[in-house]
Amino acid sequence: MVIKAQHVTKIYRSGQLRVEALHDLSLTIEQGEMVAIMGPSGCGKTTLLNCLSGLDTIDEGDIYIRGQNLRDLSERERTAYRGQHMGFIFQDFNLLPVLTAVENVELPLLVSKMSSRKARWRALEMLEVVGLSARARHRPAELSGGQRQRVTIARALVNNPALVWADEPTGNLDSETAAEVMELLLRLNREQNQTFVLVTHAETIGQQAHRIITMRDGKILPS
Ligand SMILES: Nc1ncnc2c1ncn2[C@@H]1O[C@H](COP(=O)(O)OP(=O)(O)OP(=O)(O)O)[C@@H](O)[C@H]1O
Repeated sequence: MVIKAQHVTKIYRSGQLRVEALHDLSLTIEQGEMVAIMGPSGCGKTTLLNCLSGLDTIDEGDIYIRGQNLRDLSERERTAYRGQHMGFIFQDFNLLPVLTAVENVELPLLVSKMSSRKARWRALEMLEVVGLSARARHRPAELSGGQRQRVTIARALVNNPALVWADEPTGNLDSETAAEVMELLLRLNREQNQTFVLVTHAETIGQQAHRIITMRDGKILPS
């Protein structure tokens, strides 16, 4: 298995306030799976994704990613691990407005010290995979919402990560564009055997995943 969480508890504290966002939660996700995390607002979906990916730390329990206990990594090591093995897709796109599509996509490769020629070649290849070659030199403001999300997907996958995390990847899109983006994610998952974990409110999106994990009040409901 690629992801294993055991008895995970996550508590947010600010002053006197204390919110237990994840409560004694355990799960496993296999290599190549596409899993949708669903549940009502505030049940802990984003918190779970942030903890599983090592973006945030946990209070109790253990999370193993490909056998590595995240607890044993320093924050710096976790950041490096994410850069090498993980891709992130968020709903607000997070694209840099001053850069063109291809420049946005190649950025993670330049950060990981790939030569600029190789990075450009790989970024263009990835834009082709998501069907956006014709828009490579457009800036985000010159693209539609669906096209921007495709650039985000290309950027998340450009370094061929084993694991892809997506928080509401279709959240800002109309239903037709959302279906297209989901189709693209399913194709990439199938063709490259990458593991996808996505948080979504949309039933039609979640039902296309291999498995739905339903959360309530920081716990997973039995399936
Ligand atoms: N930084 C924080 N500080 C304190 N409480 C937080 C923080 N982030 C989230 N919470 C609380 O933790 C709980 C889980 O939040 P989370 O964002 O994981 O829910 P969610 O299921 O993703 O919700 P939504 O579907 O609305 O995005 C909520 O009760 C929320 O108010």
